Amino acid sequence: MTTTAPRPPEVDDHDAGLTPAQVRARSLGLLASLLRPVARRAWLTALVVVVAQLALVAGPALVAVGIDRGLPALRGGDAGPLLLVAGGYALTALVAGVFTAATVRMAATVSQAVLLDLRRRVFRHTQRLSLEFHERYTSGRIISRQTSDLDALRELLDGGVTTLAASGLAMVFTATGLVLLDWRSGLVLLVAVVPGVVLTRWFQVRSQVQYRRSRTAVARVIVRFVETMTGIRAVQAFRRERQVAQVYEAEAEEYRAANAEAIRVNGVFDTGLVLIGNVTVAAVLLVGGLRVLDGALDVGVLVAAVLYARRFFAPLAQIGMFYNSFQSATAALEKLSGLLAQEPTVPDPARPVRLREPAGDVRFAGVEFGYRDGPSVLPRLDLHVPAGQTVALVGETGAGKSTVAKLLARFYDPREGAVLLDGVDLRDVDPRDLRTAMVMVTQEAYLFSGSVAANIALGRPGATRAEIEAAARAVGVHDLVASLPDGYDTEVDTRGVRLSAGQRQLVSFARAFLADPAVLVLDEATSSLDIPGEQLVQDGLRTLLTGRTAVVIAHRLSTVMHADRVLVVDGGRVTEDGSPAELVAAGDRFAELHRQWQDSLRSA
Ligand SMILES: Nc1ncnc2c1ncn2[C@@H]1O[C@H](COP(=O)(O)OP(=O)(O)OP(=O)(O)O)[C@@H](O)[C@H]1O
Repeated sequence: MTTTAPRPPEVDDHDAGLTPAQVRARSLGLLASLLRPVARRAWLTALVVVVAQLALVAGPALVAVGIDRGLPALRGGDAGPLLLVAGGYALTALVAGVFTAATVRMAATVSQAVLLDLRRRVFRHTQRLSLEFHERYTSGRIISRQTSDLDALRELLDGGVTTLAASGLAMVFTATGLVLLDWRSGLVLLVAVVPGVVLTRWFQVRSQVQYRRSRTAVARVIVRFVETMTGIRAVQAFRRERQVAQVYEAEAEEYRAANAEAIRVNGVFDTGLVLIGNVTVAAVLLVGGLRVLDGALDVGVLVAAVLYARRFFAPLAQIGMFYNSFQSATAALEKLSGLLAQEPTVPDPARPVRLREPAGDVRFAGVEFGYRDGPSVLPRLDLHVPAGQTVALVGETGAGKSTVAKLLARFYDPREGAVLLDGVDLRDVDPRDLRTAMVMVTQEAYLFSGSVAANIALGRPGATRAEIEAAARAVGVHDLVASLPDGYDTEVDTRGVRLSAGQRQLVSFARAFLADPAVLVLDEATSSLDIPGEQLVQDGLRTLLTGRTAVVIAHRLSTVMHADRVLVVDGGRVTEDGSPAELVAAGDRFAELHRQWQDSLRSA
């Protein structure tokens, strides 16, 4: 649990070395690939937006015709033209209404399809990425990708894009309408555009600053929350609640302040726009009114000009409102495209070799390995484990035992040399065969929400209830499961039964037993006490290891003593290699460890 501030989330480390243009190109590429399947519907939506805006812009022009042509005709006793214009106005209003409603519906359909596609892609891709990525990318960041980033895109796609397009079109059409109707009034509008542009530019710059500040603040709040709650045991164990709460509150306060400032900037922008809009209306009215007096302008045209001028600035406020959505969606797209551009560091083989019936012969041939660009953790490892042998890895903390296990399970690939299964480089083994041939059981014995049976069946999807029970019996967990409220159907998530660490370990043994791999890699739980209550786990473990190649990171003396062979690892090298009895007799590091172990057991 750290209390230092996390890095600003704007810069994702996978963007390092890329120019902004490259990042943008990557985002646009993602957007294009998302829109491709819905391209027809998207174009249709665009067309509908254009028609709706054209219908809207026709209104004031029809008013002008009504006043200037319809009214005089009516005075002359002919109601026809006015009725025609009124009918036309009603029709355009109807078309505008129907098409605007259609826009909302169509945009929602397109955006939901795009989001579903993206959500799926992000999940599948993140899941496919190698362990190396997951050990580096914090859970808070992963959560942000699936929640706030997708939300930011949803907000924009669900209405923002069409509103932006509609607003832009409305301004262009309104200005065009005004110029066509009366270019002098158009000129007045053009003058008013200048302060409008200046104000909009000011708003863009200011709101961008505030927006970034607010995004950084909210990301900190989320990361802090996730980090604290993930590490809640440490927080409570060390009584850090008050301190962590203070840090959190300071970050939440910064988020509030950033939002308050953003709202203030928005307020200034909106007020400014209303002011400019009203002054423009007054100017158009004044200039036009004088010309009406001179007889140079028809009253109807003046009314239409005033209506156009009034309408012109309203869309700017909308654009301003969605500018932030647009920004956050752009940032979200950059981060999502960055995530999707990550390649698994453990790629699938180009020409996979099938290993349908693996024997379980394992070899490390001149393996050199370190994490990422870091120092060498395994300088050069040569090791042969014949099929069926149980090997216990022992050594001090940080010696490299887990690293050997992770290379064997192909969570990582060596920098040099190769790890071979039945003589085939793991990099070439068909992933389907590798996953059935090799199973890694980790210390944490993770159980997914669902029934006990489903958790065991993870080892072999499609296993029958009888097979699941047989596996549970084999590792000695059947009686325990049978005694649970709903037996094998007992839910093991937070709403259901909480299993103890040892019980979870047994369930994970049953899972591995059912999978029946040729090679088992096992990180034994760190408890080193061989107390009687652990006997069950010990027996289960022994059954699990029988009849297959097994590499165990051993923490219990009994496990080590039952192994066929013990490897003492020190600084990434194997310093002792032999049967437990041989190593005890040799009187080196293992013999020392063995003596300490026995002492601790005696005093326990
Ligand atoms: N994901 C990682 N990224 C970078 N370095 C790592 C990573 N995991 C382990 N290391 C480093 O590799 C070295 C060997 O670690 P490893 O986890 O293999 O040791 P170990 O023998 O299994 O220790 P323990 O018994 O404490 O689990 C250590 O120096 C550790 O700091």
